[in-house]
Amino acid sequence: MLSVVPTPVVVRAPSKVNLHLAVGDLRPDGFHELTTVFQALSLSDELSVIPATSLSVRVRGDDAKVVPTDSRNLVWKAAVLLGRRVGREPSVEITIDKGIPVAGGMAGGSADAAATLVALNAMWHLELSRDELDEVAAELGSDVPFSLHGGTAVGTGRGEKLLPVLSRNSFHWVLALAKGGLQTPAVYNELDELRAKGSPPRLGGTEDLMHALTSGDARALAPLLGNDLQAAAVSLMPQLRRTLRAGVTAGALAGIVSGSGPTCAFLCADADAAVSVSAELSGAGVCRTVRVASGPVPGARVVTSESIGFS
Ligand SMILES: C[C@@](CO)(OP(=O)(O)O)[C@H](O)COP(=O)(O)OP(=O)(O)OC[C@H]1O[C@@H](n2ccc(N)nc2=O)[C@H](O)[C@@H]1O
Ligand SMILES: Nc1ncnc2c1ncn2[C@@H]1O[C@H](COP(=O)(O)OP(=O)(O)O)[C@@H](O)[C@H]1O
Repeated sequence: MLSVVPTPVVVRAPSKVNLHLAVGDLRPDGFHELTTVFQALSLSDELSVIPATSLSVRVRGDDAKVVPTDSRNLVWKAAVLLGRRVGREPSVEITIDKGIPVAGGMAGGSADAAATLVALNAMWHLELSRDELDEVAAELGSDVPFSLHGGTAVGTGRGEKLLPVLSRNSFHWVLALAKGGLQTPAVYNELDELRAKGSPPRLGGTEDLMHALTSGDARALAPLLGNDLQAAAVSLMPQLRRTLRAGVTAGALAGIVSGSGPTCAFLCADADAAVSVSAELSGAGVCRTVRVASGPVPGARVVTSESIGFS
């Protein structure tokens, strides 16, 4: 007898770096008004989703131990929220293969949430529009809409309102992953405290950065990278100063804390330079491990989905 066993819907979702992260004041709703330029990077997570009798989450990879597998996981929240919206029980088994550092400022949880929306949209044949998926994504977290879209985009509001940016060529990055993570709310709080005590310089506009992206010239882009949260991340983890210096000494064009950190992202002149910077940085003893990545890459997307018949 032939029984059809559905194979998983597999979705890949990118990490991100904020090329520019200008943080405005704290809003009454507890979020900060942002102007940010996101770039999606090839360092990614992969999600496999199969139908099941109840909702469950498994996590694999180096950082798996520190990721919750219950209702605290963003993929759990995403499945429940989408299920509620379309009137379905989210009875699926979700396996996350973690390539993105956890609590690293690279939107790993957001990537997984976006991947869940894409996977369930496909598995349940929902055919939800971009706008509908965006609405659910924004409810899950400020970075989730960007994880859906990928590429290079300006984010405003709390980061969830996106406009695509024209970007030529691939940029080559080396990522220095830290020992331990930083919690995003703690880093925003630290910035508020630093600002209350003094006035750390605030980032300016993005006009020159947009020109550098259009030209596709890494050397033009390098001096324009900026992150208002960097001072706060360094204040909470002072050893990041050494990491940032070491990347530039190793030959990167510029280094920046990624989002709320503590991952440091180094822009390199080309792919060969990235390999050489990563080798030198690995030996410098200033981080847990090093990864090479490029961007921009697309947002969360299905990479395989098919059914196999077994007799
Ligand atoms: C800092 C950034 C930069 O892209 O990314 P990460 O470094 O965390 O990846 C984002 O703003 C993080 O976005 P995300 O991680 O989705 O945050 P959310 O779940 O929406 O919010 C978590 C908490 O972060 C703070 N938060 C977040 C966004 C924002 N515009 N202002 C804030 O103050 C709030 O304290 C909020 O309660
Ligand atoms: N799918 C997930 N992957 C990683 N972390 C998750 C996930 N779901 C929930 N979390 C929780 O969210 C926190 C922030 O994780 P992450 O999204 O990786 O970092 P960041 O906000 O710095 O980009 C983690 O400390 C973890 O407890």
